[in-house]
Amino acid sequence: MERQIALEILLKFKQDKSYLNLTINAYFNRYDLTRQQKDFITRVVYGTVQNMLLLEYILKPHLHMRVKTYEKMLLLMSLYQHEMMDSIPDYAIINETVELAKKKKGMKTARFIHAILQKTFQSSYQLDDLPPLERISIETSHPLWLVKMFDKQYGYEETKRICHAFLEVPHHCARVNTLLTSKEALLKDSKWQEAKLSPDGLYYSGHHIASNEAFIKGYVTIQDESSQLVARLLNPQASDYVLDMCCAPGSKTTHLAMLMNNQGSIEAYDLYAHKIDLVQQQIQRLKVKNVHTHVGDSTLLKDVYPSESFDKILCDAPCSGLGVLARKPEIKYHESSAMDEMIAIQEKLLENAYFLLKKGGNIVYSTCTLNKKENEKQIEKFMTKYPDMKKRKELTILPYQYHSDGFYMCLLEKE
Ligand SMILES: C[S@@+](CC[C@H](N)C(=O)[O-])C[C@H]1O[C@@H](n2cnc3c(N)ncnc32)[C@H](O)[C@@H]1O
Repeated sequence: MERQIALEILLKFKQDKSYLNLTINAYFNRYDLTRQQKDFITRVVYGTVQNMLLLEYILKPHLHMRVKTYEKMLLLMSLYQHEMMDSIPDYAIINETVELAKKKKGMKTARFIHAILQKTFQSSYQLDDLPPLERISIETSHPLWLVKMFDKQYGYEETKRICHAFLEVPHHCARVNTLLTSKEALLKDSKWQEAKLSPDGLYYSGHHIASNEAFIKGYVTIQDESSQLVARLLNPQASDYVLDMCCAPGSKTTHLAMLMNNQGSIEAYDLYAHKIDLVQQQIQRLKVKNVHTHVGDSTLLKDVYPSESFDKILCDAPCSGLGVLARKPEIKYHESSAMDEMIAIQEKLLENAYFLLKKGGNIVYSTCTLNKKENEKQIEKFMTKYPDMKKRKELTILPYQYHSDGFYMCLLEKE
């Protein structure tokens, strides 16, 4: 049952380029599964996607013909279990996989799958002869264009560290909601430990933060540590009028509200109504009271508010997401061409932010990507266009530094 579901999710990922967490949740809601089955499915799906290029590389010498997506994904998924899940004996992987193939595709396919798996499991592979960047690409399963881009922007050693870090499991991290409790109170439960990077962060050593009582009561919210630095960088005050241009699902909006102690006022925008619903859910759970949410396009806000309306503006822009590949490995297989579209949107958002910011006010521009064209270069362009915008602080967090998401953030001030 669990292998069948894992395979269906992988096929959906391959066909629709869908987000893994959404597809997994949809399947978990549809079937009555035990915790153990859910964990197995999650591990196999994420592991297979995370390591897909390496698995394809291992499989390639044993596949002498083109195979359909069904067979390919079934082979890759089984190979993942063989390579990276020591607790499952090979005979169990082969038996279960062959049964699955027999049920769905018949004896011929089952025999084919059996033969390929046996050959592959018995042979070894090596990466030593690959040129350096290709080696990183295969070893860490990042497309070569991406490895080349990181190499150009960060250099070889840093690229190696970044790509390897994306294979590791990041901290389960939450942010305390000081509107309802304190970090000290939460730390009395040994499942919570103080985070290293964010002053509001807590690591969780239990299984699922969302099923912990502290989450249900609104005492914490799930938020990566790097992302928790963004609202603090903007440093909103209780008397401020704040604009949050891209707010869903609301992690930073609710953090801003918390830092303002539910005072002042925040106008929070997102392009999509269904995403604003998520922000509303967070607002209610965390008992936030100073946020007005709006469905709207923040590249057009110049026409909504008079110039110089806001004291502080957060522009947590849509981006290529190339800092969060440990949590969302599917992103690394997206087309690189989508990045250019993002860059144009980011530019428009910043222009609107400039227009709406009071003199002496601050903008924080942030992204969860490590692509410098969306980060440092974007800000350089912005400052060239608007020379009264001064950079006060700029920070890039790389994923290997704190086992957190890769993030960029920049604090700017209008003179
Ligand atoms: C990086 S996410 C924001 C994350 C959010 N700040 C948080 O901390 O939870 C970027 C968001 O921008 C939204 N977005 C994209 N284009 C937009 C636009 N033109 N105007 C407003 N929101 C937009 C997306 O729907 C997405 O929810």
